[in-house]
Amino acid sequence: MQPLVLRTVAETAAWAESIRRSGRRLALVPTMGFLHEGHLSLMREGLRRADVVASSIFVNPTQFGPTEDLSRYPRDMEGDLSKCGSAGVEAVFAPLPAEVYPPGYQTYVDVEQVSQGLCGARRPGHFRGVATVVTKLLCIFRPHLALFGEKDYQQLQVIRALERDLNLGVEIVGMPTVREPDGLAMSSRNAYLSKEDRQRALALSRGLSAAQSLCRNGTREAPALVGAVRRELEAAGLREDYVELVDASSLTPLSVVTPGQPARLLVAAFVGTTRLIDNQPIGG
Ligand SMILES: Nc1ncnc2c1ncn2[C@@H]1O[C@H](COP(=O)(O)OP(=O)(O)OP(=O)(O)O)[C@@H](O)[C@H]1O
Ligand SMILES: CC(C)(CO)[C@@H](O)C(=O)[O-]
Ligand code: BAL
Repeated sequence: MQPLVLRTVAETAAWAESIRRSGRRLALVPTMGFLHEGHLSLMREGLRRADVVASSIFVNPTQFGPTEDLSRYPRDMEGDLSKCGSAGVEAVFAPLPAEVYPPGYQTYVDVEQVSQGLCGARRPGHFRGVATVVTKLLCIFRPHLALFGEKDYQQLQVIRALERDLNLGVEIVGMPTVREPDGLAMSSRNAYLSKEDRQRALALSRGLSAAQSLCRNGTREAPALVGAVRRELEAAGLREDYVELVDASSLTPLSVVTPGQPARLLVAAFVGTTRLIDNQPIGG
């Protein structure tokens, strides 16, 4: 069944309120649309954990830098609505930017430490935009839980921090990265890739797997693990944005993987002009 399409904040808040008042648990899956199996896995898990799942489809302008791909971000509202329907999503909030940021809008959410490195350092203002829109979505829907993918690992930590710091009372659920059969992390931006670049993009997941194997065989120092990822990027001719070994929750850099301290290896790289990210837990 096609989901109910909500265009305004007022009707969305009223719809969500009616779900909560009926005693049903509400799950929210925020997205920017052009949906793939990664998004659908969040929706299906939402339905396992709650009675009703809602989603949002909104290409949020405040999280894009001035030279980034806001205007050409892939869109397919028709296709997305039918995928949402098949995944059991009951309602989709699909507002225009002016509904979310009306004239006079002036309030932003800045999550400090965990936004600083990695994508936060390479995309100034990005996490301020993400934190702001996610806070707004959580305030509009007031869901019992909200689901996000580990593919955007730093984003997930930013959202966990804002939920905790602002006492929003929403359970934040992180879900594993869904991959193509050859290992490429699913991402709406994969649609930008030519056939050759699609092959070259495999260097990200291949590099992370190489580092994981090294770690399993006893190599625990950051330079060696990071180096394993870099070698794959270089061999495929990709331009590194960053490769870093970090503590899995604070995201502070680590020089070594230590048993008992969960660590994560994160990579961002340009495949031609397309910037892709990926990450994996390491050691532990
Ligand atoms: N491969 C994936 N597996 C699991 N979750 C995912 C995956 N890709 C995206 N998500 C999650 O879906 C939610 C919406 O993400 P978004 O709409 O930005 O999709 P995306 O594919 O990450 O897009 P982009 O290519 O712009 O990064 C986020 O919580 C994101 O982490
Ligand atoms: C969480 C999010 C929907 C906020 O715009 C976006 O950053 C995304 O799709 O990952
Ligand atoms: N999935 C993260 C959204 C972004 O790159 O803007």
